[in-house]
Amino acid sequence: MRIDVVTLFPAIFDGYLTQSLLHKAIVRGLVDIQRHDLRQWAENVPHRKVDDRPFGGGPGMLIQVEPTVSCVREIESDAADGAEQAPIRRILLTPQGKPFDQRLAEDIATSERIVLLCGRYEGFDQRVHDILEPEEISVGDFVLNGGEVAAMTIIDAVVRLIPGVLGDENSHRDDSFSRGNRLLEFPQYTRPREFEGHFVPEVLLSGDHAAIAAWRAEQTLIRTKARRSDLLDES
Ligand SMILES: CC(C)N1CCN(Cc2ccc(Cn3ccc4ccc(-c5n[nH]c(N)c5C#N)cc43)cc2)CC1
Repeated sequence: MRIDVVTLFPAIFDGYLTQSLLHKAIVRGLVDIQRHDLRQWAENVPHRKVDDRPFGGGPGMLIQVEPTVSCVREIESDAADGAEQAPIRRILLTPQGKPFDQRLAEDIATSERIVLLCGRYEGFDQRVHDILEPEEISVGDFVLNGGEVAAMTIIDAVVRLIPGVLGDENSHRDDSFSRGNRLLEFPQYTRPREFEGHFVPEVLLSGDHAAIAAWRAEQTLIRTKARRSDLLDES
């Protein structure tokens, strides 16, 4: 999978792309993530200005259509060098987008190429939406300052679903929210067996796999009912 990220702040991704699971996936060639600084497509080089005030008045600034469309077209053309180009999934992060969830992550994970458009300020000129016709996604009903953290959220949720990225091929299948699994996970424990008077449930030390499975199923229902009873309505 190749992911191209269009952003005004590529450095925001520095730590994220060099750590842990994602870094290993990149090193192993399971995913290729390229960042593109939108300011490199600014017309006025010295100032590299890519934003301007909204026509009609109103607060804040908008990212201009010209550098954005030029940037995306250049990104997408570099794959067209004669080779059969996989369809490119353009995603624009916005508070107005459709809600991102595990089902959408699983769908996006089937894509060969993804372009993530990270806005800032008040967002993009409407013609970016009209011309590029990106899929508009929101990572939640709260307000961020830009699309970068949202993009990292999508990258994180999608890349872990790529075959080979997680150690155990099927480990994500038991995750909460994974396909078909609409319940929260049971409590988990590891060593030590006791800490500050808090003990590991005896059943987990029993070696009785049937009893352990029954306890975990019960705990899943208890936890889901307490925290996300809405998921039980869907199940
Ligand atoms: C009238 C006037 C006072 N209102 C002013 C606030 N406007 C809403 C507004 C608010 C903040 C931002 C900042 N921002 C810029 C690009 C960008 C991309 C994603 C997100 C984002 N936020 N929350 C999510 N789940 C997101 C996702 N995915 C936020 C972004 C952009 C836009 C609505 C208009």
